[in-house]
Amino acid sequence: MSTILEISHATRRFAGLVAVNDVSFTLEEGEILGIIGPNGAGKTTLISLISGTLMPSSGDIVFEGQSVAGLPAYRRARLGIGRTFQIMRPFPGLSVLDNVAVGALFGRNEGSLAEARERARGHLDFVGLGRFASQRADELGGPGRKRLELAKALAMRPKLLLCDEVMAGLNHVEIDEVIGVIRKLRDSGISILVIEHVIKAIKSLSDRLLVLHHGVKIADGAPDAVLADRAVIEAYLGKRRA
Ligand SMILES: Nc1ncnc2c1ncn2[C@@H]1O[C@H](COP(=O)(O)OP(=O)(O)OP(=O)(O)O)[C@@H](O)[C@H]1O
Repeated sequence: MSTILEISHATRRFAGLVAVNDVSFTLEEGEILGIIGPNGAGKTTLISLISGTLMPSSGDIVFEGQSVAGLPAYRRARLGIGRTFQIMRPFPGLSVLDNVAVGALFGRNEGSLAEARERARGHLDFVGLGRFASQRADELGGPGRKRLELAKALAMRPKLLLCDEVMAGLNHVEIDEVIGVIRKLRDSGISILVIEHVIKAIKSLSDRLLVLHHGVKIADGAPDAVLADRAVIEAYLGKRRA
């Protein structure tokens, strides 16, 4: 296995607040890394630093051996960094298929709209949305929108996929289905970083877990060991329950 992503001393400040504080870790090719932490721990900020929607105040982000810390998001997408968004905003009025086709025109793709649509159809089938292709995207329910977010990210043909709470608000059956989709993605060769609040789901999905608390990395290792760590229990569940 080789390292696809290396974060070195990444820090992001917002005025007086340090949302991500001197965080370092690596992600190996083909690995699923789960990131957990209480609300406001800095998880989404960290993903934004990697995808390029936010720039680090200091520190470096190296993707496939190249520093990307100073590149805008679209350049990182072209290199193969794809992400989903916690708040889903499908293009209103566009069909489910065309929402994904738009993604297929960006990222590491070339070609016509017709080709983009054809690829989009494949991605919709992959996430189980094939039969909704011609429906308006803003008419999809919550679980459908989560799958659409995944299909849109996939359409950019990422080598690294950053998933921001793609299981939030789903029931057990829907969570198992999304876990199945993410595992299939990994099996297709994509390295994956997942932020999730549903501990049971992220534990079974992740090869490794990293815990953030007040912007600081407090644990990084095998899921069972990390979840049994006293500092993690105190941070994540609150001292009273530790
Ligand atoms: N654009 C911004 N401007 C100012 N403060 C911000 C901004 N974005 C995030 N923050 C702050 O940075 C901290 C980390 O936020 P972030 O959204 O990364 O946490 P999170 O772990 O993803 O939380 P949640 O689990 O609630 O989504 C929070 O205190 C948040 O209020």
